Amino acid sequence: MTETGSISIHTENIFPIIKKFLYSDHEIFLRELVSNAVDATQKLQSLARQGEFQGELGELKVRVTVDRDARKITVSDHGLGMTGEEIKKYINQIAFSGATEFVEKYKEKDQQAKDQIIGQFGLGFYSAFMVAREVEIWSKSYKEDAATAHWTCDGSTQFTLDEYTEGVHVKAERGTDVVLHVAEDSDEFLEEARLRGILEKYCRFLPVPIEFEGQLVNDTTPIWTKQPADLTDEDYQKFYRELYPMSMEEPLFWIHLNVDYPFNLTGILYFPKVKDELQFQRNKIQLYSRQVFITDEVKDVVPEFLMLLQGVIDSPDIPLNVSRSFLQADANVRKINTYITRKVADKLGELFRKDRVGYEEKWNDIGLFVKYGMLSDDKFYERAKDFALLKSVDGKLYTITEYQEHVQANQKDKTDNTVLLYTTDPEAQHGFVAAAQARGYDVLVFDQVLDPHFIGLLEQKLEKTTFKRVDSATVGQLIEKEETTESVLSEDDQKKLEEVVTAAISDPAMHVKVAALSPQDAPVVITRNEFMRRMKDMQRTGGGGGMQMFGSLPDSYDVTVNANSPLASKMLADNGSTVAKQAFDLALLAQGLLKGEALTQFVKRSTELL
Ligand SMILES: Nc1ncnc2c1ncn2[C@@H]1O[C@H](COP(=O)(O)OP(=O)(O)OP(=O)(O)O)[C@@H](O)[C@H]1O
Repeated sequence: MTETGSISIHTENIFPIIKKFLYSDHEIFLRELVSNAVDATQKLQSLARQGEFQGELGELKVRVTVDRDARKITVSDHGLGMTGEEIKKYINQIAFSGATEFVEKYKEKDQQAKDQIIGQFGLGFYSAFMVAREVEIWSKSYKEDAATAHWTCDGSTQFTLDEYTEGVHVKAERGTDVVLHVAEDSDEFLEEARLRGILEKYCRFLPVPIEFEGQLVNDTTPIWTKQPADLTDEDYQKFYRELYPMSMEEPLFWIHLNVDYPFNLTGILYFPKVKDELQFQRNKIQLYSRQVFITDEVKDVVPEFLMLLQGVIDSPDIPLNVSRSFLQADANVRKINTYITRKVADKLGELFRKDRVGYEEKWNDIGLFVKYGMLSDDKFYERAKDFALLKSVDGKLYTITEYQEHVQANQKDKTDNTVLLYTTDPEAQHGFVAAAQARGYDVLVFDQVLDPHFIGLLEQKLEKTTFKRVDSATVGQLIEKEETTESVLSEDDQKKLEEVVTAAISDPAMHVKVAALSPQDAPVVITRNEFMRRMKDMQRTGGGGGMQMFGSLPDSYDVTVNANSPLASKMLADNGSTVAKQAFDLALLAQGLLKGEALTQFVKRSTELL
């Protein structure tokens, strides 16, 4: 006896709409069907645990097979099965009413609203129609004396349902076979390699064995589902290699996430060795929901600064059909985000406290995460400020507080501000670094892309503290003190000296002034004002629009002529050119600014002088 009927939905042609718009990725049909088969298997297992099912469980495998010639894909499980009544209820009503509701809502809305709607609907079973022209279900419930139910549908609103208690159509075993008759436009899904690829992507860690063409494709107990106490370092490293077989490096360390209240989340996050930005792009964090792979676009779930991490996150509280706008609005997702940030901070803090030496060795690789985190998340800043490290040119690492104490005695200016000196390039700025060190100052190295922003952040957060690049002023003026050095030159001579040097240089970008430095200091020093340099740098790297005015200014430099240098009187006596030019070129050389013809002239002049 065949029952035919109309699926109670009021929309014509939902099929084409869903096929076109629901998922841009048609391949997920297989994920949906295999997940349903896994669910059916697990439901039976729990019925057995509760004593409601007392029969033989048998081998609980999900089998996927493809028959290219017959254009069929079959997903079979040995789970709890469905009676005819249940098919009507769960497939006709639930699966299809979900689809109808989806289409109704979908029709009226603009694209943004559409994205949101897609996120809310798990159309599971219905997604089979994205690749099949017809779908059959053969099912036999675990319930005693259940008939074999056979349902067919071609994606229209018509279905047929038969039940067999005898004859060739009786299913030998409990469970469900879903048979897809693959549509003409979906030939790719008849390729064995294509299907295997899809299974490996989405089903690799499903909790029930999945067999494809006779071969097992999954690991049913990936390590994130286990207790950290039961795992060794080797287990974590092995899993890392399993996730990223192409990665050359071992991870630096990892965090095992495990929480069940107020949301459910497990996972393992690895801190990779930082090689280059491209590497991060490849080895992304993978998002799972009950061991089903969902996506590796984890934006919004993971704080942006932690996108550089690798590993897996598994949470049933993250909706399966991830859509961006939906994720952003989801309260669980926000909580997860906060939780991950906290766990990462805890882990770093623990590494720092328990093994300072090991932590310092890793700093080069983790510094980027930490600084990025401090910049982008205030709560993370509060936690990380105790284990963020500053590197001195001599290679020593200090926490912020340690460093402030370290330079306390020498580096306070006359207004009681602590001035922290830094170099962005210890090689190129060597002369300035050496001069600062000779004064008893310490110099930090800030040579990473993020560092200019990090400096800005620290200046905001730390009281009475400013940063100055070593070449932003002459060493005597880097940290302004009460004491002043007397000039040995008279005021008239100082004025004359300024004129002589200005004339010798004849470059409007160079602002010459005479100052009384120590006799041991260089005769001429070229510096770039800290504020102007920062503004121009920001403008160059595309910073705020307001910086435009600074960007359009020509580069300008301060040229300080040392009135107390023995060469000052020579410049005066010489009345100009040679000595002044030579001293100026030496200063340019120290700043790495002497190039081209000026350099040739300098070499020639130097040879003559010798
Ligand atoms: N292989 C199967 N064995 C037993 N029941 C099944 C099977 N496949 C589907 N079902 C039943 O049909 C229902 C509808 O399936 P569908 O995939 O559309 O939605 P869902 O699984 O409830 O939700 P999701 O959108 O998360 O997949 C299921 O809840 C389940 O009761």
